[in-house]
Amino acid sequence: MPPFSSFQDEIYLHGLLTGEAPPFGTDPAGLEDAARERMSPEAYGYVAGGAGTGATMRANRAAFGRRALVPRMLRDVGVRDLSCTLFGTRLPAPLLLAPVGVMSIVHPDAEPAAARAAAGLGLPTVLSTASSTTLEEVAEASGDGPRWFQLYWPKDRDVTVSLLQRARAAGYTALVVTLDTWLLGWRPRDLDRAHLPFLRRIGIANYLSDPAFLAGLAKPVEEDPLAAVAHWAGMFADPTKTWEDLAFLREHWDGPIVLKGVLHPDDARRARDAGMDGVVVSNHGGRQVDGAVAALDALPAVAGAVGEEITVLFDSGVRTGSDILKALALGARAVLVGRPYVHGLALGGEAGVRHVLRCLLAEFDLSLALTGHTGPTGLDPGLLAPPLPG
Ligand SMILES: Cc1cc2nc3c(=O)[nH]c(=O)nc-3n(C[C@H](O)[C@H](O)[C@H](O)COP(=O)(O)O)c2cc1C
Ligand SMILES: O=C(O)C(=O)c1ccccc1
Repeated sequence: MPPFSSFQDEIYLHGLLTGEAPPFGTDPAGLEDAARERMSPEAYGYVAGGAGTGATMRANRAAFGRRALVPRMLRDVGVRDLSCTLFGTRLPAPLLLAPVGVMSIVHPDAEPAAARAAAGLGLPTVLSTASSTTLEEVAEASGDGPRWFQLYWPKDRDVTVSLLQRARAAGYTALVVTLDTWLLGWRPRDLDRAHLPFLRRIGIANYLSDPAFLAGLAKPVEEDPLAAVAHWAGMFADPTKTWEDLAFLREHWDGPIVLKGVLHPDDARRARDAGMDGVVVSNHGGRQVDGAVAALDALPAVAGAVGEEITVLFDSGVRTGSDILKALALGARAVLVGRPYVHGLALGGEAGVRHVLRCLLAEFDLSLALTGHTGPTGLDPGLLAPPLPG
C-alpha cells in the first residue's frame, strides 16, 4: 500500500528543494480556471453546471465554510496511517473517484485515464454506467486496482441483469445505485446550449456494447443511430421504482450495494432495512434539485441514524483535504470527489488526475496531523467548532 504520509514530501519538498513547481497548480480554484480554458464551453458548462440557479451547488460549499476545525496540540502525530476498511477491503485512504459519465467530452483518454490514476494510488474508481468507454475497457485500465460499478438502473430487466453480470465478470466488487437521477435535473447551462453529450452518443458505450440492449433495437446502430439514442433515452431510468424494487438488485448482485443520493435519515433507515450495505449522502454535486439541502448538512442525521449499522459515504462539494476531514468528523467513513478530478483530467489526462488526487491526499494528511490526529478512524464532531450561523 503506498505510504501516503510521504505525499507532502513528494509534492512540496521536492519542489522546494529543486525549485521546480509541481506540474499543475495546487489550488483547486486555480485548477478549475486552468481546466476551463482547456475545455469547450459546452463541456465546461456540462461539468460545472448545477441545477436551476445553482443554489444547492453553492450551499454544498457554504456548508463546508460554516464548519471550522479546532486543532489539538501535543498529541504525537509523527506517524500517520491514512488507510481505512470499506466492505472488508483495506484502502490506502478514505477517498474514491465519484462516478462521472461522458468523460471523453473533457479529454480523449476519458475514464480509463482516471481509472489508471486511481489504481496507481490504490484508490477505488466508481465507474459510471454512462461512461464514454465500456466497463470492460475501464476494468482493464484499472488492472489490480479496486473498482466499483455505479448503476443507472434501466427500465429493462434484461439490460439491468446484463449490466450487472458484465460488471461482476469484469471485477467490479461493489454496486453503487444512483437514486437521485431517474430524470435529469433542470440545468440551464445545458438547456441554453442545447447540449447533452449522450444525445450525440457520448456516454452510452455500455449500452451500445450490451447484447440485451442491442436486442431491443429494430435496426443495427450504424443504420439508425438516432433510433439507438432514442431507445437508450426511453430505457435509461425508471422513475416508478420504489423501495420494494431493491429486492431485485439484492437478488442479482452478490456484493455490497450502496445507495447514492440519500439525504434523509428515514431513507437511510429504509436502505438498511432493505438489506443495503451503505449509502452515499449526496445531492449529485448540486446538479439535480435546485434548493436541495447541502449534502454536508444532511450528513450528521444520516450518520446518526444508520452509521453504526451500514457504511455511510459522502460526496458533493469536497474540494480540499480539510473538507475530507470535516466530512469524516461528521460521520462519513470515506468521501467521493467528482469535479476536481475531472478538472485534472481536462488539464493533463491520467497525470492530471493523479496530481489532483495526490494533492487531496497530501492536504488531508497534513490536516490530520496539524489538528492532532494520526488517521481517519475515530474522528468525531468534537473536532469541529459549533457551526457558524448562515
Ligand atoms: C460531469 C458530471 C457527470 C456525472 N455523472 C454521474 C453519473 O454518471 N452517475 C452518478 O451517479 N453521478 C454522476 N455525477 C455526480 C457525481 O458522482 C458526484 O455525486 C458529484 O460530482 C459530487 O459532487 P462534486 O462534483 O462537488 O465533488 C456526475 C457529476 C458530474 C460533475
Ligand atoms: O450529468 C450527470 O450528473 C449525470 O449523472 C449523468 C446522467 C446521465 C448520463 C450521464 C451523466
